[in-house]
Amino acid sequence: MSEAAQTLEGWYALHDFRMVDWSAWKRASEDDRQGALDELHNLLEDWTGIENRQEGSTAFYSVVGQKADFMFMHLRETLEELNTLETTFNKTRLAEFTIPVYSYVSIVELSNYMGQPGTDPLENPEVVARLKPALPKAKHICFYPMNKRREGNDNWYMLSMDERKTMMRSHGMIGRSYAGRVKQIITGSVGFDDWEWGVTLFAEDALTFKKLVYEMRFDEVSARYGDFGSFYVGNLLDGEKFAQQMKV
Ligand code: VOV
Repeated sequence: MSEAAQTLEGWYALHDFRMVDWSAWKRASEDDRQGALDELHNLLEDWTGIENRQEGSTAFYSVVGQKADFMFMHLRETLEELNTLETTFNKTRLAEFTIPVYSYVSIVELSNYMGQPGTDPLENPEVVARLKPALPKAKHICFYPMNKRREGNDNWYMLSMDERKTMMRSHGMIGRSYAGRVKQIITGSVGFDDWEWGVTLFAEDALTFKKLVYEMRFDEVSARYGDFGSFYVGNLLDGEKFAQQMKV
């Protein structure tokens, strides 16, 4: 049996994708629409409070294309908190005008492929900060789920620790060449959702997503062992931008 990588886990993650029921929204009265937006404003303020107290973090983005209209990415200490969060949103008036189209449940994860042997990663404040990150307010987000392949000769889980480490080092080097341009949050979802990882990228220039993901396709760990789900890409929202987007 190959040696399993050791993983460190941080906050639980819920990616929640919603579509707007535009006909219902347009049929609603101006008062109802304003009430729904005000209620969302209050929720956004609550979530900012949680972020300021470092008890979690929330990202709010539009989604371009027909897969969804907007998304939240929530990070919280427990799965219970995520559950409460999603039901709180579902009880709002705005939720009555939305259709849930996709969700993803995972947990912020770091693996020990790059770790220094003999050191306790949890003593390293940088590691701790990466496990419980304040999500960036970058202009753009890109989310997709992925697996490591388990097929015939291309079975990631049958490789030795050394082989995997070598490949992950190469992966890390490519990633690092994008330092300052892309922030990646890798969330593990084995046992939680339909894929093994969620990949969430943040960048000021959306084109950087294409460049990075394309370059990684040529790197062995992605070229040979990466299987990918649907991609979601979008733009930063806040209460005002959302109100603008919802104006009819
Ligand atoms: C900014 C880009 C960037 C950087 C710097 C980066 C670095 C690193 C390091 C150093 C490590 C290993 C240690 C750890 O930190 O866990 C990882 C780990 C991982 N990555 Fe990564 N990755 C990036 C970016 C990045 C992208 C774009 C993708 C998607 C792949 C693609 O082809 O579309 C990805 C995937 C992953 C995954 C699924 C894992 C876990 C694999 C496992 O088997 O456990 N990743 N990643």
